[in-house]
Amino acid sequence: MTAEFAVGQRWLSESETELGLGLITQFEGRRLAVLYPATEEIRYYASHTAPLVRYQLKADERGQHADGWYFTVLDVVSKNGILTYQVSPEETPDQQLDVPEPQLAHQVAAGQPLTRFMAGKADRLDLYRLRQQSQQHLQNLQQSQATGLLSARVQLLPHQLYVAQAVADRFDPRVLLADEVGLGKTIEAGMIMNRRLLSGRAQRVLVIVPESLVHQWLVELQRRFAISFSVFDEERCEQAALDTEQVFDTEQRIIISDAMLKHEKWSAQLLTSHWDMLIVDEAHHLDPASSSFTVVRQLADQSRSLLLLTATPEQSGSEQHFQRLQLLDADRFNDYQEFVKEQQAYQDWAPCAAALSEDKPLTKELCQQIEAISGEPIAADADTETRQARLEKLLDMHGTGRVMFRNSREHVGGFGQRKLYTYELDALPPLLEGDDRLHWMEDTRIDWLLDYVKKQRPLKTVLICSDTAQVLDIAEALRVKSGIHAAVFHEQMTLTERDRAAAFFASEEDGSPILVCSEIGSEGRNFQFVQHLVLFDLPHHPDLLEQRIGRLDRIGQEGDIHIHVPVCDDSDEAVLLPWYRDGMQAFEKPNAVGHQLYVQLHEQLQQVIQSLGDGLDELIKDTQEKAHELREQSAHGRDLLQELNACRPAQAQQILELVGAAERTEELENFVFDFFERFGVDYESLSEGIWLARPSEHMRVPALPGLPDEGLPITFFREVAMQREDVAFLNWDHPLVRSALDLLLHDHFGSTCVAVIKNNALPAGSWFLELSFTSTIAAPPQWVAHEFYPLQRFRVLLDSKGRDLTDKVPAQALDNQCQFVEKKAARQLMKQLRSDCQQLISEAWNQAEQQQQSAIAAGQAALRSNLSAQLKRLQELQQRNPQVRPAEIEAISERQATLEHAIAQPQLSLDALRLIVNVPG
Ligand SMILES: Nc1ncnc2c1ncn2[C@@H]1O[C@H](COP(=O)(O)OP(=O)(O)OP(=O)(O)O)[C@@H](O)[C@H]1O
Repeated sequence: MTAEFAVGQRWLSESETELGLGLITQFEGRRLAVLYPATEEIRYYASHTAPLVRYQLKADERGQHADGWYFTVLDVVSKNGILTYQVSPEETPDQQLDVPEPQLAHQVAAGQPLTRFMAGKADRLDLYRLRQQSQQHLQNLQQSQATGLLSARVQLLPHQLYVAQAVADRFDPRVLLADEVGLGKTIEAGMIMNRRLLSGRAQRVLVIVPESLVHQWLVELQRRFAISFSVFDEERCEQAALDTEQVFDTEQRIIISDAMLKHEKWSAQLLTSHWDMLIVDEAHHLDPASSSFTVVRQLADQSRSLLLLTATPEQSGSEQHFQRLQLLDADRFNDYQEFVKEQQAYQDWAPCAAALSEDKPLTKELCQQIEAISGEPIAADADTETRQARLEKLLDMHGTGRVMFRNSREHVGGFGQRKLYTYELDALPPLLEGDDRLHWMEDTRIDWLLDYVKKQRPLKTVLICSDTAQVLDIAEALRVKSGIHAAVFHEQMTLTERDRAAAFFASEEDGSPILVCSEIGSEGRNFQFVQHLVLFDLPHHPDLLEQRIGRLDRIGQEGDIHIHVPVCDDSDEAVLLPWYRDGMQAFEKPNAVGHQLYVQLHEQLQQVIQSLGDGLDELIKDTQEKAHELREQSAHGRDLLQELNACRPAQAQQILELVGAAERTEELENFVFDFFERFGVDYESLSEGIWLARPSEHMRVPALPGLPDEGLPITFFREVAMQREDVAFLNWDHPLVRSALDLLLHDHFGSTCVAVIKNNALPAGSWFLELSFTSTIAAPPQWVAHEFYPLQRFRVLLDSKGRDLTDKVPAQALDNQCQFVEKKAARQLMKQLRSDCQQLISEAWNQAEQQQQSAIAAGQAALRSNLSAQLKRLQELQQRNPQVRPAEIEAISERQATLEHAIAQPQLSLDALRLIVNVPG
């Protein structure tokens, strides 16, 4: 510290850099008054011990005037101890002005490495290293294709990863996820959303689901993806409305039940809010004639992306299916008759697609047909690559290929068998006059059920019947007649009641052996831990039967499914059972043609039911013939194209491998534990692969987002996370890991450091300055600039003479030699070399700027080649498949223009610096 104080000089407080730049206002003998105008604080110091460091800009350095404008220093003149800077303003570089130091801006960024260095603040070597690593990690994450896909607490399944990856990076995805029941549409939607949230493509998300699934979605998103949503029911909306007019703007991610769409007040509010993404589950419930449909259509028009989820898109007919497709793209799907014709036409392509996807020689006729469709010739013995290329082209052209994804169990594989058990019972007694249903005491199925439950115990059973009244009857009968307390589940229960019932049923120790559910109450629910299903009655639509079996036959089901059906003489079931079993094998396996069979045969079915079985044989025969015909058609037609489209195996395998490799579990574990140690988070092993992380009293920051005060059990291993849902699955996308990275990147931790090396080949006391610069660009988040210009890091290594050693001494080699220095010694060294270092730092900026030029050029080149290729592909595709919307193509051009401009103007900052002094041993 120099003792040459003078009023008007600028000094920095070594101990309180956050006060900003100080101005000496009084200096009398041994007492000194310093005003810090930025914080309006005054400090008094004894002049011989004042913890102050002189603030002085050097030629070529950038400074700021108190009026806000920036300048470059040309020269510095000192008169009576006060400095005057000769400067050229950045706005008018030809001008030259004098800026006396009292006129300098009062605020200097306290966290800036240069300010910290001048104030003698050094971090430990390990913290410095951690900062460097975290930048490397962030750079990887910004460019990783696995971001958002690897973080779900799920098994990595190719068909889901394929869909998620194919959809998530589209400019504004609008798709129908229509996998068969239980194949993981929720997971696919969650992955797509997670990737878009993490990349900045989306911020505001609205999920609309049937009332019965609200809580399940909430829990599933939190548990599987660590994403918090808020449920907005009427009560919550009323509450919020007390404080604001824009109720739905009070949260970013919201789940509502579809019942909310019926309320004029709330649906009007929904429409005044902006949404980046809209997800509608069980979309087959959307009846185009309803007011809810109109609200969804308006929301869909406003939202950039839209995901509709349904396992049975055609459950209510192909016209309604078409109307839901209109929500995705009203321009493209504007004529139903045309749509039907197109669907027919695609059937003709299916044999070509089938032949190309197999490895058999092509017939002459097929070659001609493929050439006619794709516009490119193909030889009978074409190699795999050519076949693959033609197949891609063909699938790209397929009508709903870009908007609809439908995976089937058969295609995905790995499911157990479905086994049917039927029980013939006496006829039910006739209804008494005035009654609309039978009292349970007279229902012959009840006695059968009591007997069944007794024999079946302790195995668990899910029973599904058509309506709530029946659910209540069955539960009462079980209680009264055999003291069994059944868990019940129907649409009139509140969410909490339903969750409680599900938990009561699932409990191994004191849970109920049976869960009695209504049709709708159980939709979308997961009971794959159960293998026995009782169908107390049978629905009249094959898609509903499929939905029922799908409660158990889902991903995660490890056994065979046993389906029990009691059938009373002369009942509807006496016709429905053979119709489903013998007519269409609907119990054995998923029934893709159920809806078409229903459309063609339901009148005949009703007649047979009404005439107590008359004409049943004929009905079965007709059903078999039609089922065969339809299956033949769809196996070789639309379904084949849809399946090939929904998951192209080679690409899916590549994505699986890519995501697997991006997990980098060991690296993550090292990073997280290093971080915990540096930031005062305690951790202890609880069991194999599980730790408890807990904030300690020595936390470096008051709190860490994602780490509760009471601690958090964590694991880095997917298998452990899958088995232990109470343990947080830490991965690169987890909020705790992301907040650790953020902290290291946006705060000053580890930004200045002093280290020694012991190198006998170099003179004692020789020193080096290693500087890390970062370069970032500012662009609206939806354009995802970091794909082409991720966080850039430039290293500059100078020796004390200003010689550039950056390329001669690689970072790792130097770091390996660096050793820790005591705090006091570090301060001493910084003080001693401060002025020389400051000179070097301004020289280093030039080097960093040169490196930045190369990064800009590389970023621009990547941007052009990538986006031009995308543009070309979409333009070509648009010629063949009208489902490519003009907006998608325009968006690419707009993205390119915005990002070219942004990449040309990056912001370079000095992020960290390390002084390295040689002290030979
Ligand atoms: N990759 C996976 N790893 C582990 N479990 C999974 C995976 N994918 C799905 N599951 C589980 O399988 C079940 C079915 O998944 P999900 O509910 O997403 O299917 P769905 O297609 O939406 O079903 P539905 O048609 O009934 O709505 C759920 O319990 C889900 O958690």
